[in-house]
Amino acid sequence: MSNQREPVPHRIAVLTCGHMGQADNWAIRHGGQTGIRLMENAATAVCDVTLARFPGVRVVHVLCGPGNNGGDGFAAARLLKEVGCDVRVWSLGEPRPESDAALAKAACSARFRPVADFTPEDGDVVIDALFGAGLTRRLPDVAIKALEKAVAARCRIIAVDLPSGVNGDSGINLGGAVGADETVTFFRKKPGHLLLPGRNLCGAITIADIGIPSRFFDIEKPMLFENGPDLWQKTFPRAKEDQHKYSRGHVAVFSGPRYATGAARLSAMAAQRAGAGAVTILGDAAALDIHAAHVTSIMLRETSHDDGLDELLRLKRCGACVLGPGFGNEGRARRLALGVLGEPPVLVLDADGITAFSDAPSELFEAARKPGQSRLILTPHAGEFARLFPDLADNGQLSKLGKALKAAERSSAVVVYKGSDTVIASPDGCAAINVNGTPSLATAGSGDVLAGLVAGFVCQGMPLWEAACAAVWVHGEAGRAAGGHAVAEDLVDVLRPFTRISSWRAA
Ligand SMILES: NC(=O)C1=CN([C@@H]2O[C@H](COP(=O)(O)OP(=O)(O)OC[C@H]3O[C@@H](n4cnc5c(N)ncnc54)[C@H](O)[C@@H]3O)[C@@H](O)[C@H]2O)[C@@H](O)CC1
Ligand SMILES: [K+]
Repeated sequence: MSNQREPVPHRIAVLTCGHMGQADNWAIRHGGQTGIRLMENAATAVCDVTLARFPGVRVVHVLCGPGNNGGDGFAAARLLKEVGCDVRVWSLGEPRPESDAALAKAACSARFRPVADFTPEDGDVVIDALFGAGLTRRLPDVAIKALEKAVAARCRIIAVDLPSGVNGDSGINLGGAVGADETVTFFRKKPGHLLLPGRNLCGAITIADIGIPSRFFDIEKPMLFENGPDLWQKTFPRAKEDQHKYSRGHVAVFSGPRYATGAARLSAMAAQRAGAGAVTILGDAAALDIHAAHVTSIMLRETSHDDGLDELLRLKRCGACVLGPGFGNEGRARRLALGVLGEPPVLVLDADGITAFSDAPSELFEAARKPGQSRLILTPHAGEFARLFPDLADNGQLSKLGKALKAAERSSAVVVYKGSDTVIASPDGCAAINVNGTPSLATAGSGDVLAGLVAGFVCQGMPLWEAACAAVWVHGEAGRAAGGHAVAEDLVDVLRPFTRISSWRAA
């Protein structure tokens, strides 16, 4: 995490598999741990979850791979045997001699049978300890067949660290992963627990303390987080006694033309609900006539004589503006965006505003590249992301997280890479993965609401990345509250409780 940021509780940190390896090594070198002790602790957690989830379980199958994930499995098998379970261990390959996994295997008195012979019975409990953080390619066929047998027999599956086959850094199914009922992971979540499809394959996730001291984070500052109020509540806007409407913050939204005004209105209403004290829609006379028939407390300002930059700059204390929802005219969007980036208001560029730079994204990135804090927030969905960052979108080696981080670095913008697993990345290398999104957010106008929320939080003084993270989370909560078949107007209607700290603390 960068030094300028408010400290974040490290319990919501997410570790890449590489960082997790560093944490293991650090705990062994400096934290008074041994590898085998960490493994025993991991196995104890797996055993505890198994017994808690399936009290009275008799037959437990443990599928053990050749690495340390398998080592956790051997150690868990021993512990489950000690408490009287009928444990059947099916192994794939031999652990490296003298490794922790080899020690764990040696200490386990169960009979080891080849995983190819695995024969579960209906409803048995299976511990999947085939592969964890070390998997980088498709599962071996024999492992895939074993997991398929477990599914066919309707076994209850507990995955150790990750469902085997899921890449811990990207959440991608490398081939052969099946859904677990429970996943027990260690120390902190990995990106693969949060990114799709990994998240959906994990089932319920338990994070077990395996004895890695949390002072590890004094040395390795966390840069990656699961999104939620803990990440940004210190900078979340709070009502103050002496506020007036402009000191609370003023948002401007650029309107589309006469027959495309709704998107700007959704953004404007969301900015109000985020707590902006004043919101102005800027548009031509024909568009404003339509807005005037719909809005009451939102102000309207005509932009007849130029692109609208002059009118924007004349607005009192405008801290953020939204450009793109329903906007249309690409040439004007480009001119306006480049103009705004030379001025104080933060620019939230969405939808048509992003598409306007498809042919020359570097023009936008150059304009955004300034010393100090970023002044640009981009909110692309996958299609728009591919228009601005085609090479990143096509790069099969990069996870969604990796793509968002590289995009943020390149564009000097906070990038909100939307989807069911929205990633919010900052140019300084911090990123958050959001998990409270729901299918009900996949509706026309939902993105306009999100852009308005982002601007609404920014105009009240939240730092840009934190504002974007807060907006994505609030948007997700609203989606849940609005329920199935919600339309974007419903999202605006249910926003209010989630934009006040007192309400979401109680929730
Ligand atoms: N001291 C530690 O490092 C700890 C590790 N832990 C466990 O260790 C796991 C990571 O262990 P490893 O790094 O050994 O990784 P894995 O156990 O996931 O597997 C890696 C092994 O499998 C091989 N392999 C990878 N992909 C393969 C494929 N497709 N086909 C055949 N072989 C393949 C690798 O060459 C390596 O030998 C974690 O997921 C966690 O379960 C825990 O015990 C906590 C402590
Ligand atoms: K596993």
